[in-house]
Amino acid sequence: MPSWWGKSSSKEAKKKPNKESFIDTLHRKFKIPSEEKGGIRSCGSRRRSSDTISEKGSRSRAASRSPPPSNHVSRCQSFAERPHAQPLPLPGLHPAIIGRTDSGIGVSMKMKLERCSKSSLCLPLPKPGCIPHRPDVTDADGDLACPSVSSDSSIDSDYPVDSRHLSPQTTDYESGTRTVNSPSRTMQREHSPMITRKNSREVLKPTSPSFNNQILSTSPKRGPLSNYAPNLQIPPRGAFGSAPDSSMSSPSRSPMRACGTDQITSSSFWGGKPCPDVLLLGSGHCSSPGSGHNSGHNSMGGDMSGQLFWQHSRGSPECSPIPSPRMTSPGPSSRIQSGAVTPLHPRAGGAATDSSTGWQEDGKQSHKLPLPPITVSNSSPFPAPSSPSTVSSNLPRSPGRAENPTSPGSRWKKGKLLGRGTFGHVYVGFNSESGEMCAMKEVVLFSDDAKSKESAKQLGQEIALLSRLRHPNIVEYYGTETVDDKLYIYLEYVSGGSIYKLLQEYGQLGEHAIRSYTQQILSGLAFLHAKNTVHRDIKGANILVDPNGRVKLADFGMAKHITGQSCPLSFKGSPYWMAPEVIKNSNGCNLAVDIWSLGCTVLEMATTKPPWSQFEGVAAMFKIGNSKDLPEIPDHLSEDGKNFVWRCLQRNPLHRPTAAELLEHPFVKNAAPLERPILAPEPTEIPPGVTDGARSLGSGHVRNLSSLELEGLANYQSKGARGGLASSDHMLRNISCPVSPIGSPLLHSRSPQHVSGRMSPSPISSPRTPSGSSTPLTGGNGAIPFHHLKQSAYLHEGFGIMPRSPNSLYGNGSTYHDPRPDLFLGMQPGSHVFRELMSSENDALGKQFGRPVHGDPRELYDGQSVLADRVSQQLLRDHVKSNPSLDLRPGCPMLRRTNGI
Ligand SMILES: Nc1ncnc2c1ncn2[C@@H]1O[C@H](COP(=O)(O)OP(=O)(O)OP(=O)(O)O)[C@@H](O)[C@H]1O
Repeated sequence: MPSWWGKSSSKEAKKKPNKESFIDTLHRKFKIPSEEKGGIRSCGSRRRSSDTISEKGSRSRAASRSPPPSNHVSRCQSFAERPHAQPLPLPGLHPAIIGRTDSGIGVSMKMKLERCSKSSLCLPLPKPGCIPHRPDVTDADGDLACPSVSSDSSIDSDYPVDSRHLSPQTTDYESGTRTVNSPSRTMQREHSPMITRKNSREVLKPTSPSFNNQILSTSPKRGPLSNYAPNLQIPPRGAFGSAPDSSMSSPSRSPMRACGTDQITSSSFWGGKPCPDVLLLGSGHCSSPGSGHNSGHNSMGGDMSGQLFWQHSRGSPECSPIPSPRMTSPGPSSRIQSGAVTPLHPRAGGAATDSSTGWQEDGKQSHKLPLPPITVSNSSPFPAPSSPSTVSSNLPRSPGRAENPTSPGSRWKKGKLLGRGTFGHVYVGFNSESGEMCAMKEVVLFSDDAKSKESAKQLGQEIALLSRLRHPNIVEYYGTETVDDKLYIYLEYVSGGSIYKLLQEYGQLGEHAIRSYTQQILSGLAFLHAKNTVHRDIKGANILVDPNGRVKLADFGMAKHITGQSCPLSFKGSPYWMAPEVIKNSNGCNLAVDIWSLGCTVLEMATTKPPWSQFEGVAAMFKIGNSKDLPEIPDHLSEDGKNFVWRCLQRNPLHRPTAAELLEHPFVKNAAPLERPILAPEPTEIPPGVTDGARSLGSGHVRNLSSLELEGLANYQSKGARGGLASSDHMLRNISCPVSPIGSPLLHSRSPQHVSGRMSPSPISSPRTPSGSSTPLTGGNGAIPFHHLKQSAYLHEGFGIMPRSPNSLYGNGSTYHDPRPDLFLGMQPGSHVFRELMSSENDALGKQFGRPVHGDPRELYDGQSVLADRVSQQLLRDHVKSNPSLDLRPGCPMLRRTNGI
C-alpha cells in the first residue's frame, strides 16, 4: 500500500493481504512513479496544514486552463499541486488516438474503421427462446454471480471523535458484512458516540428515542441464485422496427445504414447472449475535449481505469458550478465508470458526434431521422396483430421511406435535449398521436473493443432492472428500440429535472422539501432493497422531480442485484456520495451503500453540494475512505434532520439503518406534502364520460407502448402483478402532466377536459428550466399540480401510503401494490371498482395520517375541480389587479363561474 495512502492501517493490511485500495490499484494501473506518490503525500500534508478552499479553487482553475496531455499527471498535479509537473505526452501515441475521456483520461483507442462487416456490426444475437424465460428481477443483474462473501473485518462500534486526524486504526470496523436482520444494532447505534465536527456531539444526539423503538428489522427477500447471464436483453426483435418518427434526427447517415438488414437480422444484441463486441457510445462521448459537450462519463466501475478522474458535464444542462473542472466537481456526472466508453471512437467522429445529434444552439434539430431498421421480425410477442408497427416494419425499403421513414411502431418524436449522461443524450419524446411525452435516452451503439463490454453490460443491467421495477418513486421504463446504430430507451418523462438541477437553479431546498424528497427517495429505496437490488449511485443528479414534487429514482446503470447476503463491493458510484466501504473496497454489505449516499444527498439538498465537496476528488475520497471524519451537517437542519443524516452516515455499514427503518424516522415519517392545502369547494360531480375519456386516453398510451414492444411492460403485465388493473393502471399512471391547466385562464372548472387532465399546453414555462417544469403561478413552487393534483392522491403516492412495515410493503416478496389513485378519476361512488378500491384506501389514509377518513372518499381524490377553481381564482385575482374595474363582489358573474356557484 503506498505510503501516501495515508496512515492506513497496517493491521488492516495484515488482515486483508489481498485487498488493495483503489489508490493502490490506480497507481499500478497508471504507473504513477513513487516520486509522485511522495509528492502527493507531501502535498497532502501541506494541504492539511494550510490549504484553503479558495486556494484550491484557484489552483484547480489554473490547472484546468491548460489541460495536460497525460491524465495521470494532471491528476497528480491537481491533487498534489505540483506546479512543475507538466509531463510530456506519452510517447508512441499518435495524437489522433489519444483520446481524452470525460474524466480526463488519455485513452489509446483502437481505430476500428471496418464498417458493416458482420463481425463488427452484429451484436450478439439473443436466443429467442431466452426471452420468455427471463428470470425475475432478482436474477436480472449483470453481476449476478456474486458469491456471498463473509466479512473478514472486525467491527468497531466506537467512533472516537477526532475529525482532525487520520488515524491508521480507523478503518478496521468499516468492512463488516451488513446483516440486515440485526435488531441489536439498533441499540448499538443508539449508544454510538457522536462523531462529527464541533458541536456534533450536541446536535447529533438521537433526538427521538421513540424512533429507535420503532425501528423494524427487515429481511429483504433474496431471490434464488441464477446463472442468468448479464446481457442487454431486450426487446424482442420487433422492437427494432421503429424509429423515432421525427423529422429531427441524425444529421448524417450512419455508417451502419448500409447494413441495416444485417444489423437487424443478425443482431444478437437483443436477446440474451453476452455482447462481447458492443460498444455503447453516447453522443455525449463523442465530443472533443473542451467542446463543452462532454457527457460526464465519470462513473466508477469495477475496472479501475479512469476511476479517479471526473469532471462535471460542462455541456450538460446540469452543469456544476463548482469551479475546478478537474477532479473537483461533485456535479451530476461525477460518477467514475470503469466501463467508460471510448470517447473518440472512430465512428463517432470525435466532436462531430455532438453535431450528429443536430442540436443547434436554440435547441432545434436540423437533421433528419436515422434510417429505421429494415427487416423486423414478426415474431415479437408484443405488438398487437393490428399494430401498425407490425405492418409498416415489414414494408420494403424505399428511398422515400429511407429519408422520411414511416415509423413502424414508435410515434415518439425526438424533442429537446434534457441532459447528457454517461451513455448518451436524453431527449423529450413526444407522441403526436396521444399527445404524451416520454424521455428518450439515445445511445450510440458500436461494436468495438473489449472496453465497451462493461458499458454494454451496465446499460443492459439498467434496462433489465428498470423493466422489472414498478414503483411510484422509480422512473418507469417503457421500452427500447434501435434505429441504425442508435439505441433508444424510453422512460417516463419527469419534467422537473433532477434534484441537482433544481439545486443549481434555485439554491438549497428548505427542510420541508428535503423531508418530502427524502421520504420518497426512501420509499423507492425500500422497494429496491426489498428486491435485494442496490442502486449504488444515489445522488441529486439521479433523482428526478416532477412538477408536483414527486420524486423518482433514475439512472440504474450502476444498480446491482445482490444474490447473497453480501458480495464483494465493486468500486462503483460517484465519489462524493460513495460509502467508505466502497472506497476502501472492503467486502461486506451492499444495500447500506445507498443509505450512506442518501445521507450525502440530504446534505446536498440542504447545502447544494455533497459532503466534502470542498476537497478535490482524490482528497475527498481519501477523506471518506480513510478518516473518521464526518461531513459537517448544517446547523439550519432541524434536530431530526441532523439525526437522520448522522444515522445514514455511519461509517460502519452495519450501523446504518435500512431504508425501511429510516422510513420510520421522524424526519421523514412526518413529512408533509409539498402541495399547498387546497381550499376545498363543494364536491363536484364528475361528468359522465370522463372515465371513458381517461381510459381511452390511456388506451392510446398502451397502444403506443405496445407498438414499442415493451418487453418489460409486457413481462410485468403478463405476470399479472396487478391483475386486471394492470393495463388501465399503467395507462393512467403514465398520463403525466406535460401540459398545464393554465392554458385557458378562465376555463370552467368542470370542463371534462379539466377532469381528464388534458389541457392545452401551457404557454407558461420557466425559461431557465430546460425541461419546462415550472409555471410561475405557484410562486416558484413548480407547476400547479394538475394531473395528480388530487391532493390525497398526491399524498398517497408521494408521502407515505407506502406501507411502513416491511411485511406490508413487501408482503409476498414479489408484488408491490400500487393502488394508483388515478384510477379514481371519474369513478362514481357507487361503482363496484370504486368501492373496492376505496375500502383499502380509506384504511391506509386513516392509518397514515392518524385520522379517520369519513364520508365520501371520492372527496379525497377529486381535486381536479378544486384545482380548476383555485387556478381560476388565482388568475382572476391577477386579472383584477390589472383591471380594478372588475366586479368581484359575491354573486358577480365571474365568481359564480369560477366558484361553481
Ligand atoms: N426520465 C427522465 N425524465 C426527464 N429527464 C431525464 C430523464 N432521464 C434522464 N433525464 C435527464 O437526462 C440527464 C442524463 O440522464 P441519465 O443520468 O439517466 O443518463 P446516464 O447516461 O445514465 O447518465 P450518468 O450515468 O452519467 O448519470 C439527467 O441528468 C436528467 O437531467
